Amino acid sequence: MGIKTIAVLTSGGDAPGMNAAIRAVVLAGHHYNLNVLGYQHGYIGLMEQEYQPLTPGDVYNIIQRGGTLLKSARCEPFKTEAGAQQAADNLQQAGVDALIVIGGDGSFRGAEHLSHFWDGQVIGLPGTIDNDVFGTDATIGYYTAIDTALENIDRVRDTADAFERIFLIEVMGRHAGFIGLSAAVGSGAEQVLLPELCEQEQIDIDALTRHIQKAQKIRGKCSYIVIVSENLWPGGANALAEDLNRRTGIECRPVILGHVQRGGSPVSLDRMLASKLGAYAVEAALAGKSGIMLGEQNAKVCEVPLAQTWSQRKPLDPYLVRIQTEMFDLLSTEA
Ligand SMILES: Nc1ncnc2c1ncn2[C@@H]1O[C@H](COP(=O)(O)OP(=O)(O)OP(=O)(O)O)[C@@H](O)[C@H]1O
Ligand SMILES: O=P(O)(O)OC[C@H]1O[C@](O)(CO)[C@@H](O)[C@@H]1O
Repeated sequence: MGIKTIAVLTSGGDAPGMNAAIRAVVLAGHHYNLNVLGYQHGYIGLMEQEYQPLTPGDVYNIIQRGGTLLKSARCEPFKTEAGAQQAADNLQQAGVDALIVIGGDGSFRGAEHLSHFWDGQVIGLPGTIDNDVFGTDATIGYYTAIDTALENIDRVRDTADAFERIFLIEVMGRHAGFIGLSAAVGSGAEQVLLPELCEQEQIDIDALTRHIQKAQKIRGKCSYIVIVSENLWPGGANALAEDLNRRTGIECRPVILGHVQRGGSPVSLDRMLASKLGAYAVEAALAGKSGIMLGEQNAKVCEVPLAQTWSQRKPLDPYLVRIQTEMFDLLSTEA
């Protein structure tokens, strides 16, 4: 017996391109004569039976919009057995055959948790700016977040250069350095501090000091930009700037890019990825698939068991790391 009703939700940190993914699910669902329901506020919507039917008219003119039409949320109660059971009962009552979850690795843990209480099909689409989901080259929202970070870092560079100042620019990524590494390579930053490159995810403030001092010795007074991932220093970039000043006399200005990285119109790569994966999710549901995330590897859509997406750590591109920290780090070769 074929499926009749699919549902879609967005969960965890919103990411540019989530709307494009919702649109793709709705349009593909319409193409295949399926009922499409949109649950609001992530797993809260499942627990509170907060949904609406979605038709092509509902997703008109949203492909270019940041945020998510369906709203997003983090939902602690859903992690309990009672929470997931409630969600399962609600899905059953609404006649949902397949649920498409657009979110990050936490949301996929949630999807797997739900599948222990609900017989329907569960399919994940990677939507997070952090790009920290194993099994896909990129997540929906990541490319836009890099561009947003770069646009802002370039602006900081202008003033840093004019005043020959040091800046610490904190970028998002939770515990992953994908945004940080791309932002550093793309902006020509002098230094990058990422969880993957720091021993026990701790910044070596002495090594940072030595690097800055070496730059000043070689170049004299100059602009110097450090890209630092969030969660690497207690108190973040503000505290790191203060500590650096107190311990070494080095003066630097902190800039926290924060949630600006989550907003804005999705760039073309995010729109393409979202459109492709959203449509594919509907076809995968029609083909009876479940317990998978759809991602993209080498420009091809791929299917990854949900549990792999969080149980394996996605590595940074080692070549990007090497060019940033060795080849492009003139200080590492200059005397
Ligand atoms: N271990 C888990 N078991 C059940 N549900 C979970 C689990 N982890 C996360 N969830 C659910 O998924 C929601 C979103 O997870 P989380 O806050 O980690 O964001 P995410 O999906 O990883 O996205 P992002 O990293 O972009 O913020 C949680 O609020 C919770 O409802
Ligand atoms: O908006 P919130 O709930 O504070 O979450 C912030 C986190 O969400 C993300 O923006 C996306 O996962 C992370 O980069 C960041 O650590």
